[in-house]
Amino acid sequence: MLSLVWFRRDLRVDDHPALTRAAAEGPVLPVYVAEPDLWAGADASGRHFAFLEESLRSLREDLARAGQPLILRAGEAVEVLARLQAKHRFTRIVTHPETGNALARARFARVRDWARGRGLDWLELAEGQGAVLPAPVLPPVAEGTGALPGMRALGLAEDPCRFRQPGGRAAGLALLQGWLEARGEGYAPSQATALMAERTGSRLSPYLAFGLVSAREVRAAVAGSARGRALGLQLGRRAAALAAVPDEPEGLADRGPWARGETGLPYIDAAMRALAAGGWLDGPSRGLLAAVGLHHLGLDPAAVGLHLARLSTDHDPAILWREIARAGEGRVPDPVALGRRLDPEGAFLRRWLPELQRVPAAHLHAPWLWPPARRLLAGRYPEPVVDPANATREARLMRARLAPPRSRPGLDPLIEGPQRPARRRGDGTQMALDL
Ligand SMILES: Cc1cc2nc3c(=O)[nH]c(=O)nc-3n(C[C@H](O)[C@H](O)[C@H](O)COP(=O)(O)OP(=O)(O)OC[C@H]3O[C@@H](n4cnc5c(N)ncnc54)[C@H](O)[C@@H]3O)c2cc1C
Repeated sequence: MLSLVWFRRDLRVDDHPALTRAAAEGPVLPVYVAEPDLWAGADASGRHFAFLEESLRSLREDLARAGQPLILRAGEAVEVLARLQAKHRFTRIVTHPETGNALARARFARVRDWARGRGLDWLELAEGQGAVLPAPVLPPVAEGTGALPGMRALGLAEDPCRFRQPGGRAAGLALLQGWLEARGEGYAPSQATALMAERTGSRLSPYLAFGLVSAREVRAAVAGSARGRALGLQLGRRAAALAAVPDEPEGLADRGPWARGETGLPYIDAAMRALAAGGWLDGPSRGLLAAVGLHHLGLDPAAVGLHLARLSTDHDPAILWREIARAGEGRVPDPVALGRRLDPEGAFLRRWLPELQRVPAAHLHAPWLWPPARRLLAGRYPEPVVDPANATREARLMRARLAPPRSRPGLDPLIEGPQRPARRRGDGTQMALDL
């Protein structure tokens, strides 16, 4: 039986249940479709495309080694698959379940309806339990391989990301190996500082998000170690998110001071600039960015989520929108106190905010309290867009009014931070340095 295996965010040949199942029963057309409609989505960005391009190159090589190279096509998925079906008369489509954004899920449903309407077998196979599956052997099928359209043709803007993680399965496997052998020593994702998380985190998120490695492969590789158990918990959170993809709010990505890393709140700006430059950030820093955007600056969830989505190489709608909802409903952090916890030495701030070079360590997280700041930072680093203590207090009061007392999450003394007298909220302009 000739099957078409439709690849999307499962870009590997090892431990790929759909490919293994299809290959066990006959030749396979392995197809990836670049879909302009999806790349026009508000959460798509050039860094996602660059990572994808590198990853498809590696998938193409791995499939060619297995016997049948990847078939790349561009266009609307139903039309592309219908053309291939008219030519090859395949009788079955085998694919991974869809956990992408609303556009992806809607087009997945259209393809499934079309396939069933044509009388084709439709099989969705997720990563299962049990042993990791080896790459199957694929008999060749006569079909041109095709090419990926360029970024511009898909309407994507240039998206420089100097420290982006490289795409491709080999890079993911090398990270996993390095983490197991040395890097993962001291792995503690919820307690790590920003710099520790950068070093000791698995850094596997984009490879998992694009399916270059499977969670099962990762679990199998780390089994038996204490750090493996801790990583397994994170993978459990991922599985829970993928099992219930939330609806996403509609709107536009933010372009204001929060998005530009110019709020005048040093940890928030450093975290945003780090994400922009590298496409990656640890979980607590992402959570803080989201919480400040939502609570302190009053941005809407779509604006916050879409901006983070575009900057994150590992953008995964199932995880992102769940975390945005958590940030909106959870405790309101004090950005200065939590920033200090995440970067006690100020090394992360110094790396991303060279403007603050002359600010002494004791004042780095709140430079507006440093008397010479107004003179030395004027025109170099912005004044805070809100008084953080005041905005935190107001946001907490608002949360208390909105959430019934029993279900309201308790305030974390670690992140509550010192309170200061209330000040008048600004009119949208940035606040004076001598707050
Ligand atoms: C606002 C916000 C947005 C986020 N957006 C994304 C996103 O688009 N894509 C993404 O992969 N992660 C996202 N996360 C979760 C987390 O920040 C990243 O997974 C983590 O920073 C990736 O680094 P790592 O691979 O070293 O993680 P590790 O700590 O090594 O964890 C291993 C893997 O577990 C999964 N994981 C970790 N944390 C979570 C979590 N909270 N929920 C579900 N799965 C998790 C990821 O696949 C990660 O690669 C977001 C978190 C927040 C607070």
